[in-house]
Amino acid sequence: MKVLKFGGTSVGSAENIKTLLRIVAQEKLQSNPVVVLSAMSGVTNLLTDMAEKAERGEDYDASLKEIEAKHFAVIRTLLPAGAQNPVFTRLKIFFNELEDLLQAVTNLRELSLQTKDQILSYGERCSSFMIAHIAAQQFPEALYVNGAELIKTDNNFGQARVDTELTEMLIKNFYQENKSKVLFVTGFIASNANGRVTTLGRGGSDYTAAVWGAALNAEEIEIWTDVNGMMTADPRIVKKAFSLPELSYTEAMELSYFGAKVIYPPTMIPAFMKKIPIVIKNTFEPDFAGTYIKSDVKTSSLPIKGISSIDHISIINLTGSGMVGKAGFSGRLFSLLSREQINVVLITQSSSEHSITFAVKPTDAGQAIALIKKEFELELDANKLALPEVENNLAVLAIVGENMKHTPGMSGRLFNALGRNGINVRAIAQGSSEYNISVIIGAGDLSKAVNAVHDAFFTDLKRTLNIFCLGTGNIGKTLFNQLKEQMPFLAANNDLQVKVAGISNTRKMIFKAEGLSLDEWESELEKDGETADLAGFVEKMKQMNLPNCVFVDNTAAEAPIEFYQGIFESSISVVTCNKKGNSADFAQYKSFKDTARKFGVDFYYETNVGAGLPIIRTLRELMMSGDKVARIEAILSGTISYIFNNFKGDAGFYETVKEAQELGYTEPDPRDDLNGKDFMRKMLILARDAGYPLEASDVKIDNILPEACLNATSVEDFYTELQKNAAYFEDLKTTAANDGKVLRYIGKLENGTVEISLQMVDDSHPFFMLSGSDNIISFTTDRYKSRPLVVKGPGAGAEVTAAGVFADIINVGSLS
Ligand SMILES: NC(=O)C1=CN([C@@H]2O[C@H](COP(=O)(O)OP(=O)(O)OC[C@H]3O[C@@H](n4cnc5c(N)ncnc54)[C@H](O)[C@@H]3O)[C@@H](O)[C@H]2O)C=CC1
Ligand SMILES: N[C@@H](CC=O)C(=O)O
Ligand code: NA
Repeated sequence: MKVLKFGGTSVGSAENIKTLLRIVAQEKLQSNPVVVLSAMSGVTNLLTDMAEKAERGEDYDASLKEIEAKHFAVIRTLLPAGAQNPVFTRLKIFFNELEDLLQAVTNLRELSLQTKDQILSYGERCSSFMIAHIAAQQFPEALYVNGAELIKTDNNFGQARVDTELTEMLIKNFYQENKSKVLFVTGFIASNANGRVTTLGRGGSDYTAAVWGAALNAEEIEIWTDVNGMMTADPRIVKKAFSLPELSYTEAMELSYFGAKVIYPPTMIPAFMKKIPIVIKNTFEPDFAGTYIKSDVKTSSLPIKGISSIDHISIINLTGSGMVGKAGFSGRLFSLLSREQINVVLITQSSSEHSITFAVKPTDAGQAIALIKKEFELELDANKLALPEVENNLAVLAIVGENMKHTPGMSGRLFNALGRNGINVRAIAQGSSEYNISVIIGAGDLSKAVNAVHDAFFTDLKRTLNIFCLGTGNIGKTLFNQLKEQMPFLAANNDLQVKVAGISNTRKMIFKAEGLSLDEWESELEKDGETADLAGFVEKMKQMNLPNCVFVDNTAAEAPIEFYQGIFESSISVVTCNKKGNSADFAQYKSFKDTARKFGVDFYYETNVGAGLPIIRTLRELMMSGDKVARIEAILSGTISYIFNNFKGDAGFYETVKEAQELGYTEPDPRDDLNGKDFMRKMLILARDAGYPLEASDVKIDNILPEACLNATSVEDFYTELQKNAAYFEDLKTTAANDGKVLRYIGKLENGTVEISLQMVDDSHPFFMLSGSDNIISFTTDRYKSRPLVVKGPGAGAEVTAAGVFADIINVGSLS
């Protein structure tokens, strides 16, 4: 035999009640269940509201009408006209009684807890009476049971404690006499020794179900609600949260205690004592298995079962010498709080015993402080205790699971996820049971924290990166196309999800925490975007406080650079193809690196040199493994490489440069390529990464342009000058060709100095054979001494560059 309990939503409308009855009918095929019912959704709140209004002498008629209408609509929909009358009559009697009570409260302007329980009881009585009669249309053995008469409690109105022995006896006897019936029992309500109605407090209907289940030794207790069981985290916060198939009682208690609202822990105790499984099921998806809560759970591969959270909490810090070595101090403190019904959510004490921190609900904080001041007056006066301090706007995040026990690294994983996301931990507690590690953090960080921790523990799920992209030009646009094409693959491989949470160019910017559409971003930016404002973009990115956040700079602008520092300090990683950041002052370059390291975030800029070719990472790996760079020789301008590879035969210089620009090899301003500045930046970045603290002015550059081209004040002018100086370039070409040589613009780093020179090389030179926009780099190092390590391939172009940016993005956080 099973006990089935249906919550407020499940009995909240005619449609839902029909679903409920289908579930009961299905169960009846096995054996007659006991069905415990809540009040229709919203009714308990209305009753409370009415009672309070009556106490203040205010009019409550509208609410009474609303409750009536709610029930009567169901009766009219689900009962044939001929069967409606008895139900209407009984409910009307209920409502008359209720009105009398409210009138009495109005007259006396007094609402005792006892009266309030009496008033609230009508919620469950109405719903259960009505549903039992609707059920009787399908199965005549349906019987309405006023459960208040069978659950006996003390006089603690509002939160009465059950007399288990007496209650079990009454329930057993009643059940024996009515075994052939399907019982529809009011949840939540009970009665004291004098027969006065009491209520069982929060989660009261679940408690009723557990009491009945325990009394009758039910096979299981099913709690039918409107969600798919208990989940790994609050699904409103974590979109990827999933339902847990199984939990132990302890895990369920820990998870529910910290916020999972599906069941209220104390209600499980009667079931727990008798090892009766509790199943959380979804009325609206009855075929979904739901969550089994029982004592003998199978071993699970999940490192933790879930993350629970409380979004509003205050902490109180007590410090002072008065508590050092004083055995009774915390005893006094916490019995004081418990005596005054202040619920302490979490406690930590440093091993020096010099301070105790504990968390309470914000509404209790003021009272707790007042109580402490009174109780410890002497200690405070003698300065053995400092005045207690309260901190508000905090939240608790807890990871829960029995697997944590004996598994090293769990807290490491938790704190790493928090640390990487810049979440400051205010206090920590781990029960020695090791079922739960709780941290207190700022309330504003909660959503980010829960998502980041969920990603860190449930690694089988897709990790989410939230990217904010600056620049929608050649590279930015191509990156979005690649992301769009690659998303299905990443999703199928179940390892990564990249959400574009913000986009800006010089004109407009747009944000969307759930991720912008990679199909529609361009029109959305155009249509819904606000006026671009770089500082505003960065600020909004910080404010959105998303987990695993990456700032992607796909511009060629100076302006974004000044924000990098603050972005790192906000624990946000940076990926960029913009070389301007790393090639400005050395001090700034160093500061970026140091800050990123200090805040545990990544700074990736592979495309600063050789576009997508693995040059920066090759050098980084050489350096990290202790190698030393003796010499670098390289061709790192894709544009100039393309020009020299194609400026032959009849081809003109000007036309070839134009082609390079059209192919997307040049900088937005092609003068930067031709005047060697772009190449200089790359050599400088390489030199710095190789350990040389150089400045731009330290790089010697051979100029390949005539003076007039160098002095051009606009791109247009520049092209005009190129055309005017055609003879100069023709001369270069023929001189080289006559000697059987090719033109090469080659950078060299040796002995800490960098130079870039125009050379004419013959086929004995390793850089002779290049084509297209090829880059080539050879590293001569301690380990690659006699034969250098060489990387070669296309070093410019939108596809290869965007691919390099893409690779950097997906590498963010991948080592954690
Ligand atoms: N083309 C290539 O082969 C390679 C390019 N790169 C780098 O890629 C970067 C981008 O190049 P392209 O896409 O060709 O440039 P682009 O001129 O096509 O696009 C630049 C984008 O940045 C935006 N932008 C500029 N300043 C901004 C600001 N202050 N705030 C917001 N948005 C701003 C512009 O609106 C535009 O959308 C450059 O830094 C370049 O050095 C790096 C490696 C290879
Ligand atoms: N404009 C650059 C592109 C890569 O950084 C080049 O031509 O190499
Ligand atoms: Na590269």
